[in-house]
Amino acid sequence: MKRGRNKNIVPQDGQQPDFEGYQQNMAVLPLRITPRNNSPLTPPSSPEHEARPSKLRRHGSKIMTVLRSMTNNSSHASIEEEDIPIPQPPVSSGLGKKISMAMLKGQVDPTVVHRANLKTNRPVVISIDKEVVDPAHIDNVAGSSPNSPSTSAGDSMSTGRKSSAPGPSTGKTSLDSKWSSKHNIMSNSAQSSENKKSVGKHAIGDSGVNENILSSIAETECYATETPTPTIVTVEKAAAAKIFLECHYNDVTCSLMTSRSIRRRQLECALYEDTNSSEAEKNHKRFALAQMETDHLRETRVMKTLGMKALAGQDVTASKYEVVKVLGKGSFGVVRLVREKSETDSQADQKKKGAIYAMKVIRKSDMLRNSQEGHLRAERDFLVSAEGSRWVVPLIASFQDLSSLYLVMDYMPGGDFLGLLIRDNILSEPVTKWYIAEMILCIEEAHALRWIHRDIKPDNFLISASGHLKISDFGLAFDGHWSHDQSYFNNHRYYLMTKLGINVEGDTLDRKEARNAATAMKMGNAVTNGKDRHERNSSEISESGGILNWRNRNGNRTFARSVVGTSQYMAPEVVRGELYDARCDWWSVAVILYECLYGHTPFLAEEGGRQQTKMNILNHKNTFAFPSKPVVSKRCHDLIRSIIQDKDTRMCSRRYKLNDTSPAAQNNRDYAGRYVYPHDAEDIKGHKWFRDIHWDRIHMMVPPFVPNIKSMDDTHYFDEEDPISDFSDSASRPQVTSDEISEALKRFNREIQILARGYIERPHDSARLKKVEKEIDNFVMAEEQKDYLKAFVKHYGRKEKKRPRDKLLRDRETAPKVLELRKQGAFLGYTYRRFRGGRPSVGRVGGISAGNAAGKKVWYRTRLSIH
Ligand SMILES: Nc1ncnc2c1ncn2[C@@H]1O[C@H](COP(=O)(O)OP(=O)(O)OP(=O)(O)O)[C@@H](O)[C@H]1O
Repeated sequence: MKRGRNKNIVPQDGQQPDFEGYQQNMAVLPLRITPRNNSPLTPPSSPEHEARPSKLRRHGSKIMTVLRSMTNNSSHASIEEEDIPIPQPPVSSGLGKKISMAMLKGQVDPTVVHRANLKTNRPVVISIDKEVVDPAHIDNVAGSSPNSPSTSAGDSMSTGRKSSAPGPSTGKTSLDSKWSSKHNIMSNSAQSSENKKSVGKHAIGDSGVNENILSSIAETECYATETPTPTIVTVEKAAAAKIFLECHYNDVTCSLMTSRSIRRRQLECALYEDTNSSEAEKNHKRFALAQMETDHLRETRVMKTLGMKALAGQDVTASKYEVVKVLGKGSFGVVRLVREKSETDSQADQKKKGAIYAMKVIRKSDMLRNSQEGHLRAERDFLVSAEGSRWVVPLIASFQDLSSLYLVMDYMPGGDFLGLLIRDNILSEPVTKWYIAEMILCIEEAHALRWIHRDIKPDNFLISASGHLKISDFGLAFDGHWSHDQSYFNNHRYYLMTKLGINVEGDTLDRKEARNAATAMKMGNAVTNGKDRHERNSSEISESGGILNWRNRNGNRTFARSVVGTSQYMAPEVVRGELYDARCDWWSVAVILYECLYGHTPFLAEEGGRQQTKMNILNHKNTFAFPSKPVVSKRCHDLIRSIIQDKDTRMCSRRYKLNDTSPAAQNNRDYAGRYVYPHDAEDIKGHKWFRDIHWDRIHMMVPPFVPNIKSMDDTHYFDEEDPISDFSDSASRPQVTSDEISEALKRFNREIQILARGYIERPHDSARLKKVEKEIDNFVMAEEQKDYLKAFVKHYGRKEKKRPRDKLLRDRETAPKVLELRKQGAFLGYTYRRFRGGRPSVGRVGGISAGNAAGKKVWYRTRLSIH
């Protein structure tokens, strides 16, 4: 069978509960978005928090600004309309002040935010009048990261002043300690109104003088007097705010180290072992890293600010990239080759000018209709957490505008591995071994980060300029975290709807089904599945010590069960829809290994389509066989056979088997170890077939195929027979005229012309298209004419839009507004910028040699989810 690009990804099920009938099933729990005391916004009282009071307080005030930005923009009912009291910033015991003072003494030029006299009454964020809320601050807040700009009191990395970062910048978000002299404070007070506005956020100095600058405004001015009726707008905005806050706080309180801390620690390790440099040189290196960190924070802050502008409809960040070519297309949108445009004429930027990247553009509307928020967040989060990895396609930046999400990645000019297979048809055993070894390292890397890829296939391994493989496309990747589970997002919305008594009927089919008691019950159960994991249970929450602790315990008990992936490469347990784990990725590797050697996959059905392929997989004990040609070594056969097994007997980590049988493991509440183990390829890597593979050096060796690249933007490995159209082209494609259609059909007789026009009149889905193609096959005409007619239907016909998975997006009245609001609010915190300083693990920190010890540490073992 001819090998081709297979796009038959089975849509996710199982994890996409529909929410019909939800209202009837939900328990009515009190809505308290921002209670004054004991608020979810108040930092949880874990010991970790107590140790970092000033940082958490800062987040608290930022979050209030986000909430205000969401409510102030609304022309409808909103969070404020709920008459929800806005919390005071948490009162500190004074520990924050002590820490700040200690930091001040120990450092030359720290960035420390002081709170004077914390126990006394002082102006709070809520006393700032609406007018003075600066959009720039809102942006900074909305996109604020745990590594937030130099306001990190405990981090001396932020002491690098006088940033050399070129390009646009937001206003200073921190005030130098040297400004805290009386003189400066006085002159400060006379500065621009923008600075005055930020004073509410940054009470500086330890004398309390600055607080006098703030005149309190009575709280009553902030509240509406009437109680407006809550609408779906209220629900959407409040849910977006809650989701943002929970994800943000989860990152803030996440015990894993931030990548910034890891970079610093790594430098310190390198410097410790560096016996050649003097103390002054070492300090210089420290200072240089601090400087780069400052630049990085500034750059990130600018991106976040622009991101908020983009959500307001301005095409800001995406327009900085010039499209060179469309590289690939998927169900999500397109991948484009782009060139970064120069922003300024400064020398530093001139150097960067023309950098080439691959930009994945994901259309929000399609993804939202298809309830893919969880997957999209997961993909971005995985790429962020894999920062610094050798085997994962590096993410440069992620951002969004109103219509799309963007992932800017390093360009892999060698194309994808499928392209190589199409060109060569079959590979020799040694060449196959090389690539399979690299694939194993790629997957091992993902598993080490506790993710299952779930869509391992040749298309998802890209070939870098040096010829090494990197794994890509984490659109279906799974880590079981609650923030990547679609039912988490839906639960927030439907919970609020129930609370507010808002009922949405959906489309005609929904209304019909609602009259059918059995269906309503079924849908109710589907909702309960997600509800169990995500709905707040007040008593359990208080026992767990806060919503995030509770979510991390309760919500993480999500298992991989969805039937996702590309059918030919799916493991039997995935096809069956059973609970599965990371062993499914190893099955797919064995399928690719077979495919490289024999030129086709082992279970692909010539007839019967995807269903038959799946049947062959389920029945693999009878259907699996090796062709007699080409001749392949016994060792290789043995390896493939050892992996093409049911998961219990599959060759991979023994630890999974232990997990399946051990009662202790069954009751294990730590989700992370249950479905993916790091280093789970140890058995496979140890197989005799791989005995001549140097696993720890393979990345330094020359691969069998090194792409022949003539320039940075050489795309000849992506050349397709038919140029791939950019989806934005088709979106803006003008209506086809009747004359054009007549011209296209003029070679046929009148009867066929009428039939062909009929075929393109109604939008088609894949089933209808197949039916039409069958009809055409029965026409009495030359094969070539039949092919032409089929191509005509595909080209001029319209694709039918899928029925949205969420009832709110099916209901004619709510759908437009809900879609608009989700485009604005569903992906808050998507922005990310990779640290430009380079990769410390290769012994250099931003161009500064960090000694020879740096390579020893793995510095990307951190989980940074959307923030
Ligand atoms: N960083 C990159 N460099 C070069 N090409 C890329 C890069 N990322 C993606 N591509 C190209 O774009 C194609 C589609 O990208 P991607 O795999 O991310 O989409 P997809 O989600 O797999 O689509 P689908 O799942 O529907 O196949 C890839 O097969 C590859 O050819």
